[in-house]
Amino acid sequence: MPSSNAKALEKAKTLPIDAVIFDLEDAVAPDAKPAAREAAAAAAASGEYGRRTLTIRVNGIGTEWHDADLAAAAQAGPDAVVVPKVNSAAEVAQLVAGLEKHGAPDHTRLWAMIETPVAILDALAIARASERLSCFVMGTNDLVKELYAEHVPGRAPILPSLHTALLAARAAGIAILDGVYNDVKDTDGFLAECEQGRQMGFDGKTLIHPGQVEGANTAFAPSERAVEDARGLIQAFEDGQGSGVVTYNGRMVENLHVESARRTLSIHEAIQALASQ
Ligand SMILES: CC(C)(COP(=O)(O)OP(=O)(O)OC[C@H]1O[C@@H](n2cnc3c(N)ncnc32)[C@H](O)[C@@H]1OP(=O)(O)O)[C@@H](O)C(=O)NCCC(=O)NCCSC(=O)C[C@H](O)C(=O)O
Ligand SMILES: [Mg+2]
Repeated sequence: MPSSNAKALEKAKTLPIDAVIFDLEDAVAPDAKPAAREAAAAAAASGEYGRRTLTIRVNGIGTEWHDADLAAAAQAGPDAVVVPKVNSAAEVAQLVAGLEKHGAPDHTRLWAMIETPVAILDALAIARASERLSCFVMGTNDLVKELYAEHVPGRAPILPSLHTALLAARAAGIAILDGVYNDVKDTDGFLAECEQGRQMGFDGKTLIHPGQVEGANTAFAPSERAVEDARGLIQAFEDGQGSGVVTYNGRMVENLHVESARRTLSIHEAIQALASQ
């Protein structure tokens, strides 16, 4: 959300979201940036957002606001600092050095936005560049712009880029969040894109409006059917008593399927635990 929007900063305290990105970049007009920087730092340090992961998106390397943003974000000590248009492993090293120079606490991670052709082509090196880097965030608007592509249902023009970033994130063992859906009134299009993102393997989706929260939560949470299926599959494997392969509902089940089922259950249990707080 734009850190210049006081109503949005307030609203986020009430929304069932996992994380907040206090934006200083594209959603904030140039003359509003200094006040937005102060508001983001104050919000991140306020202790008023409960269990939500708090992050600040600074302006990119090379912009006139970047140094002041990075210093303020490091000092506020959010869960992560999100940096747009990260283009290389060397930039990750520069960002980590900057966070440390400005006294960022150890818990403050770096999230890199992957949104340029060079970042896609160097995604694995970027993902592996630092222990502080814990998440990729896809910037699908910038990617479409840089590729001279178009936003179309199904996202065929950017699927190779999304898959490349996913491969890099998984190879490096970091999280990866899908990009935003711009049309806040197009519920069907948004839900289809959430479904696609989950099927591809994204850990979640970045959102731009409160109206998108419920749909994303539903799409990325394991369905009742998926939970039941995971439990049944694990049970069938255990009943096989050491046999390497069994069948469940006519499907072959090996240990790797059990691992996937356990992952589904652990996500479900984490969501249940949050809901009961
Ligand atoms: C898209 C919007 C400009 C729409 O704004 P608006 O028409 O004012 O929305 P509503 O009137 O429907 O708002 C209803 C209430 O919800 C609050 N609200 C709106 N947006 C947010 C939000 N993002 N977070 C929290 N709360 C929000 C309003 O204040 C209203 O509250 P109330 O009156 O109390 O009921 C607007 O939604 C918006 O600015 N969205 C965020 C835009 C943004 O952050 N952009 C940057 C990130 S996306 C990006 O950068 C892309 C990436 O880099 C890439 O390359 O792809
Ligand atoms: Mg962008």
